[in-house]
Amino acid sequence: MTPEISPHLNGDVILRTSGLTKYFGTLAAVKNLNLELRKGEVFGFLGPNGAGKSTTVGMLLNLIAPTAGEIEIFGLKLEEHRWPILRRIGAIIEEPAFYPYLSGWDNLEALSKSIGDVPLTKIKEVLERVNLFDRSRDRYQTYSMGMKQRLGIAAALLRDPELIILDEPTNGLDPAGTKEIRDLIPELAHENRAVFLCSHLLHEVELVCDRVAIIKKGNMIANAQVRELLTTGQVLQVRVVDSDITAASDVLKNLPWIHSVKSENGYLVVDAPKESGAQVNKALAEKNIFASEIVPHVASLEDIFLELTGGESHD
Ligand SMILES: Nc1ncnc2c1ncn2[C@@H]1O[C@H](COP(=O)(O)OP(=O)(O)OP(=O)(O)O)[C@@H](O)[C@H]1O
Repeated sequence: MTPEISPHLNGDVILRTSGLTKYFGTLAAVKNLNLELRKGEVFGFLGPNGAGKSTTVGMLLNLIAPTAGEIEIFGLKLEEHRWPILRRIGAIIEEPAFYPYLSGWDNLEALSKSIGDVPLTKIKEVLERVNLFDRSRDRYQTYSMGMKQRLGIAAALLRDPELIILDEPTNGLDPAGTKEIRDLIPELAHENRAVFLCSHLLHEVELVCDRVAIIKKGNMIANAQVRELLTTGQVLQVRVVDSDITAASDVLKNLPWIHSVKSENGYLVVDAPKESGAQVNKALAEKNIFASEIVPHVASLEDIFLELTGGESHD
């Protein structure tokens, strides 16, 4: 029997956690986590070592029992509808287990039989989807790390999941393999799914994700659109000709509403409200200094991450 969709399901929300908490003894691995993931979205989940990422994924997959809080997936409570929910999720949380002596195709066929109800046409479709069809008759043991990972994704796609959970999907891949997976992830999300991506690669999250949550010691310290996160803060970057840099810096430092000015890569990076570009321009022009560019400073996710986590390693 297909359980009814919860009346609380808000539009396209695929996954929601409320007050999700896990204690191991007295250690709070995850504290009061409120997440929301929508259809079509790639959601990045970032945090330094021991932040609570794996514990969270374990709870989402019903492998770890929460101490408190709730998980709702597809509008259903996980603790009440475990199997109907889990069969609609494709997860790769460790290296997938395949038979080394069987080909990629035969591995998927064996898996399809154990799932039941998967037509052979679906095997071809998912192998093509991950660009592995041409090598699908070769033995698994001859595959590169990237091909093994792609076969894992193909396996996860057999059931046509509406939510895909990937833990460090580009680990151990060469640059070409990494690029293939990175290109594939947003495509999977745009096919009416949501992707929950755990990664310690900030650049990867920046490239691939729409939204990101950052956790540290079990606490969520940021949860925002990647774009929004990268342009938060009150920083403008101002370009003037090299011979004017010192004079411009002096002018700006004397303005009471500017907190700091530093020179970086040929720009003056000015800690001032983003909307104050016109005033900055006017103050400089009054001293006969003409800026060729005044734009909001876009930080890298790495900068933001280090600022928020106090410089802790994210490996
Ligand atoms: N089964 C367990 N028993 C006791 N403590 C645990 C257990 N699993 C995890 N922890 C602790 O909970 C905290 C969160 O661990 P978790 O593995 O979720 O972090 P993580 O963000 O996935 O880290 P990493 O990036 O290193 O994998 C850590 O302090 C860890 O030591």
